[in-house]
Amino acid sequence: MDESVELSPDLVVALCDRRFGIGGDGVLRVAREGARYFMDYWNSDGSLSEMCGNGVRVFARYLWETGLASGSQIEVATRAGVRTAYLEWDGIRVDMGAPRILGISRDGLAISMGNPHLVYEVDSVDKIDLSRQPAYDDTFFPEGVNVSYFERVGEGHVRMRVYERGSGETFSCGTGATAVGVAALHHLGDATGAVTVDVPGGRLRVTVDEQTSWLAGPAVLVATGEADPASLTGRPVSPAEHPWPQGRQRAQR
Ligand SMILES: N[C@@H](CCC[C@H](N)C(=O)O)C(=O)O
Repeated sequence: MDESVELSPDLVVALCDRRFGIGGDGVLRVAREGARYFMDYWNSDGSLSEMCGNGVRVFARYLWETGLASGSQIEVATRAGVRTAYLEWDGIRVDMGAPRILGISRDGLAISMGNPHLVYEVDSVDKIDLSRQPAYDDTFFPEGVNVSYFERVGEGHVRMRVYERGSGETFSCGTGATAVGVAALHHLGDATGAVTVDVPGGRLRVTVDEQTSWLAGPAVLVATGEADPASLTGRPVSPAEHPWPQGRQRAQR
């Protein structure tokens, strides 16, 4: 918060590296914006995003658990505007703002949750190859897009997988889950309603009403610690470019 560490794309990539860094789908820096806290969100490839739905919830959890905030609701500033998070007995719920349905692009439903999403309904999400960025129309999405696939598993209940812009396939995307909830309702001709969204990492609850959309689910801090930016960014880029020094071998069992 005192800006003593400047985040850069390289530092974000290094922090998110699952082998040489801490590992993560993104980095959230706590900054100030007037009387509010600002969520400075970076994807794991070092790009910025306007919004992160799970990010806002875990950001709020962090502020509450570290004593930076108190009470049962908190306003978080993001690049997409202010989002309010509510502390509930079973997790954290956030007012995600009104979704904007942008139209159809390449047979998918394009939705803005502050950040761009493209949503497809499919028979089985297990059959989708998410090892690389799914094709999209870059004139429709000049800033890139998060692409989600969902299948219906019951009334008001879907399963989804997502390929996130700047991170690849992740186990959960809160803005993606909200976009999926909106699309699942929209395809049935409904503008409002509630949808349980199962992601590979767990379960989220999406509600859409006349004014806004809501995302609820668990948000858990799993570790605290310190990282050294200099050693992180000084790491070898790849073993091919930086072979083990002469005489230093991997330990043999
Ligand atoms: N990859 C997204 C930003 C992160 C979204 C996030 N995982 C979420 O929970 O919403 C983007 O570039 O828009």
